[in-house]
Amino acid sequence: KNDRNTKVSLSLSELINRLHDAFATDHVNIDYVKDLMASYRSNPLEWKKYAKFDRYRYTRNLVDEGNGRFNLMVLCWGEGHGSAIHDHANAHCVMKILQGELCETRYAWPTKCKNQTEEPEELKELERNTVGLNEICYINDSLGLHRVENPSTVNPAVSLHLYSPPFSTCSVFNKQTGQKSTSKVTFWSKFGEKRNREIQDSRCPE
Ligand SMILES: O=C(O)CCSS
Ligand SMILES: [Fe+2]
Repeated sequence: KNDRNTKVSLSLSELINRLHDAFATDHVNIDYVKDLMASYRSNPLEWKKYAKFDRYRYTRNLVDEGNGRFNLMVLCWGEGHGSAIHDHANAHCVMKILQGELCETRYAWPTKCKNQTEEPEELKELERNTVGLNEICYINDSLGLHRVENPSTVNPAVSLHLYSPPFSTCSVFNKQTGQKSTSKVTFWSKFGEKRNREIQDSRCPE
């Protein structure tokens, strides 16, 4: 009998299976999804095939399309890389740290939806927190906007993001003026595929 109260640690594929089950019906229990994401213990051997870095900006690497009900992706943040201030397109967002740490700064929505004519108004910073290894952060539009950054100048960071419902565009905001613009979100890679550049690199002699 194993009397230690050891929490079963899920493999990445088991996590994905349980996420599919959690989204099998129209009503999702987001607290349960957050618990699932929190319970996965990061194992680089399981996710390194998705972890592709770009020198200049963070990458988004699709892992699973969740039967169309969620997108699961691995984001790779080089030293000092950060996102724009953005919303989450009326979706749930659960972010989990797989390696390193990320700093999240939350902002209030602009009071009025800014367009060219109205006077600029700086976004109000609400809070800032650091999310560490295996920790999760949850946001949706009712909680505000945020920017996520890798604060380290020497260590990369990797995070696992679940968005539901999936979205292909979101809004990005100018911090000083509150001006909103639409941003298409793209994937650096899908399902761990190698991009032809990588294949060339792997072919070229050391
Ligand atoms: O999906 C993105 O590009 C935003 C990462 S912070 S939730
Ligand atoms: Fe975000």
